[in-house]
Amino acid sequence: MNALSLLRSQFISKPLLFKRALNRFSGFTKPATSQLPTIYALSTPANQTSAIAIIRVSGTHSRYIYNRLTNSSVSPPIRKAILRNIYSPSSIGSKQHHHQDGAEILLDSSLLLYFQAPHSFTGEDVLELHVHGGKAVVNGLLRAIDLLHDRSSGKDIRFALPGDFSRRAFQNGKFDLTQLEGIKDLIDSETESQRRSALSSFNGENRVLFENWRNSIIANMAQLTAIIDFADDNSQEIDNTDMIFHGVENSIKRLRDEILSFMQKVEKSSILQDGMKLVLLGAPNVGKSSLVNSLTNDDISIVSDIPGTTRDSIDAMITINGYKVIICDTAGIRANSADKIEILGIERARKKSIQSDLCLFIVDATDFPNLLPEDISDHLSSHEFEGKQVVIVVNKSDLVSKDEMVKVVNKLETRFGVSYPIVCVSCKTKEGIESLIDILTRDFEHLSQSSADSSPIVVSKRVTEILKNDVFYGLEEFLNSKNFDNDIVMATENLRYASDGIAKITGQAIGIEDILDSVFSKFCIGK
Ligand SMILES: Nc1nc2c(ncn2[C@@H]2O[C@H](COP(=O)(O)OP(=O)(O)OP(=O)(O)O)[C@@H](O)[C@H]2O)c(=O)[nH]1
Repeated sequence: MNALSLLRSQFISKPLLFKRALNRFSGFTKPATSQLPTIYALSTPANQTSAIAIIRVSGTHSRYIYNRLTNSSVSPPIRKAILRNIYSPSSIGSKQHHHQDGAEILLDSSLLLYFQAPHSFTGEDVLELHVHGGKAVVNGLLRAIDLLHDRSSGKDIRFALPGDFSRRAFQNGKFDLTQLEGIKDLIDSETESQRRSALSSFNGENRVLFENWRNSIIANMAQLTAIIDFADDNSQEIDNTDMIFHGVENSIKRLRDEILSFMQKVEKSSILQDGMKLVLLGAPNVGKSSLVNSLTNDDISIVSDIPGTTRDSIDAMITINGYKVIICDTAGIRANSADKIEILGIERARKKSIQSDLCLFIVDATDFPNLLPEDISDHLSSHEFEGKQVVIVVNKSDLVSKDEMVKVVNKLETRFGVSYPIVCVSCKTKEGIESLIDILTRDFEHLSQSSADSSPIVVSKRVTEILKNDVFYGLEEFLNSKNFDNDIVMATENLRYASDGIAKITGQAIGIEDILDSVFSKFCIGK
């Protein structure tokens, strides 16, 4: 086998294998998982009473389960909701499920949905039972399905493990790993921005991008391997070897830059998952805690008119216009406090403000002309604070006239120039709070590089690590081996490393059972 065909067999065949799995259903025979047990689980939250609970069944025996539970022998209609009485299976030995006269027990009257392979989430036959959400109903149904397990007659039916349904979908080529991780993120998302970013993974945008990267690496490897081939074969000479080297080098450089900017965007977007760190700074009694309450409509902070009520930092997770925000209400900064606990709190406030993504600097309009205590001015102009995103909030607008407010704003503009936006609010009347939320939203978009037109990119920690340690590393190593024309085989190895990394990300790589275990164990049961 020459080097090119070896390369083909090692690299080009893997995506094809995967594509084949994806296309398997065009001339559909059986799902790849048809020999595995049929699985079932409650897909809605367990141990809770609800109007409806959904039990999902997936696998070869789904139809059998349908027939036994509905006490019928006809096939279920496909993708059509039907109402059926559900019985505890009659011929199974457990007496407790039958009346003494042997008649089966009616468990519920439920809406049923049947999906035939391959047109289901898992790629297998799937039965969904939309039952009444009482604990006894759900437990009765689960037990009834469990009773149908009978290995001696080949009816292998078991309760699903965490992520089992998604794993089947992966094994049947319905989704790649990045899409399934996207689904998990979608389920876990708490805010609108997290939901949007999860959707982009789920829709397969990342999958297409990763596949393109991998194809590009493989195409470059093929070019280098062609040179190895010709070098082996003395009868043939390649005149344009240099040109090929150059072409490959430029192409890998472009790819490396693209991956780098992708990784940078991922890092920026990760703030959506973690939450923006928003710190409130200001002298005692200016209304910091009141502002937290205005933004959250919640009494998280203690509001009182004794200066210094907030003696330490309080962190709270809130949502502002669809963004997750960790808001930190700090002790008012003042230089000459004698209270030891308060001094500690003040020091922590300084530190927190330096580590924050965004600071709200709150002043009390009624404090004019002494709006800026010296120590706060010093803090804002300190070296540590350089480049920090700040919004100045002038509070208590309800207590001053319009003319007085103009004076306040002028004074602040004279001190800070146009570097920080200034917004006037009243936590009492809520005037100006909407404008403040608009300003914050723009800052959040900027911080996460997300906006209505450009979705943030969120990938799992697993993907981030492989991108950095395998893909980017492999490409860098390739480019660093300056004289790779002296040892093309070694240089090509680095590209193979990068390409294998992408295969691990999407799940195309061979021998990645441990990766699959780790990915799917993070899913919930019933997913
Ligand atoms: N009239 C008016 N009063 C306000 C407004 N915002 C806050 N206050 C009042 O100002 C006082 C101090 O408010 P806080 O929110 O506790 O101030 P703080 O900055 O958190 O105070 P410290 O905990 O001392 O740092 C309270 O009596 C509030 O009711 C406002 O917009 N208008």
